Amino acid sequence: MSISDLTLDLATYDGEVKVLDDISLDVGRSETVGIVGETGCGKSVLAKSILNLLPHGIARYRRGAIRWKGENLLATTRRRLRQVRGTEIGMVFQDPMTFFDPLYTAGSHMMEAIGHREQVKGGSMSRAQRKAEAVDLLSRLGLSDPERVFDSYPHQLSGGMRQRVLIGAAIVGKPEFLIADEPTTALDVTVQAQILHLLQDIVKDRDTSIVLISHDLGVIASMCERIVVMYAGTIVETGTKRQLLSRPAHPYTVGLTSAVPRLGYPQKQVKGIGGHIPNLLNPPPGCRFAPRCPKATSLCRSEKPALEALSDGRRAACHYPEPVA
Ligand SMILES: Nc1ncnc2c1ncn2[C@@H]1O[C@H](COP(=O)(O)OP(=O)(O)OP(=O)(O)O)[C@@H](O)[C@H]1O
Repeated sequence: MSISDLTLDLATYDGEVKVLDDISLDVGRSETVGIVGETGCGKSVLAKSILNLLPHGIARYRRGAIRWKGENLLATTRRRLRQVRGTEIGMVFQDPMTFFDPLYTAGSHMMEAIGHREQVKGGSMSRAQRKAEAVDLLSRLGLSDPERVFDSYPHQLSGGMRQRVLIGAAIVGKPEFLIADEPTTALDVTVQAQILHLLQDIVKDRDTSIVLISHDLGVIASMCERIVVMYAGTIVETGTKRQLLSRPAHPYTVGLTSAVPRLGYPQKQVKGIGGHIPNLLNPPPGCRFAPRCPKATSLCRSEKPALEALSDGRRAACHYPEPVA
């Protein structure tokens, strides 16, 4: 998957929100890439834009391409997109309750996903075979009574169970690429760890590529070798986990890493980042982080920094990056 120069606005009553600005990102086969950034920075919009899931009336793609198997998903037909969704690229959403239809059982959702796969890939399983596959997958996802879960309505399941079913519905089509948007945000930490292990197993077993999206740097660091840091609709830094966590170059990444509490360190050493994300109706003309940046100069306020390679190979969009060598 290769995203290049993706620039996207969303039309609102107040005007056009400039949500994504020049996003470029490559994800290799079997790679797990993490996207991190504080709330409102455009992570979910980016995830939805890949499968063209943003409301049609409001999404304005200004520039860029999303290349998948040599094809630009932004320029392809609706029919092809329907084929791709679920069977080539799957998506695990942030909140299972918005994905599930409360009138249908967990099993119906799984059966529908299998039916879609069979339709696209030309299979012909009987209902009994589909059910057996769904129940087997629920069991492999760690659900101890898969038959009962299969027959349960979403409200009859716990948050962790719903999230497992959601992952099941996303992978039953055997996608080669999975987008997981905050898959563990609503869960307590023990269930969170189980779900993350589950995702790790899927990558190992099936050679799946994953884009994992989270505002939680800890979650991203535990799962991903390569990290992309987003701020206000732009990529501000990207590199390996080691590079970004041990020596962040962009002042925003510096703030983000020092905002994570660590065991054994006094609470007062945890620093936040002052201020908040700018209003994307009228983003700052230069660097979007400049209004909050301790190092900002007039250059930063007037000229947008390009995402450029630093001496160790990582890339940062900053006129004054921290030394990394
Ligand atoms: N349907 C919509 N209409 C108008 N603006 C929207 C819409 N969806 C998102 N936005 C705006 O786009 C920006 C990015 O939102 P997005 O949901 O992608 O952020 P996020 O980084 O995923 O945040 P979170 O971690 O809270 O999910 C925000 O300013 C948000 O208000």
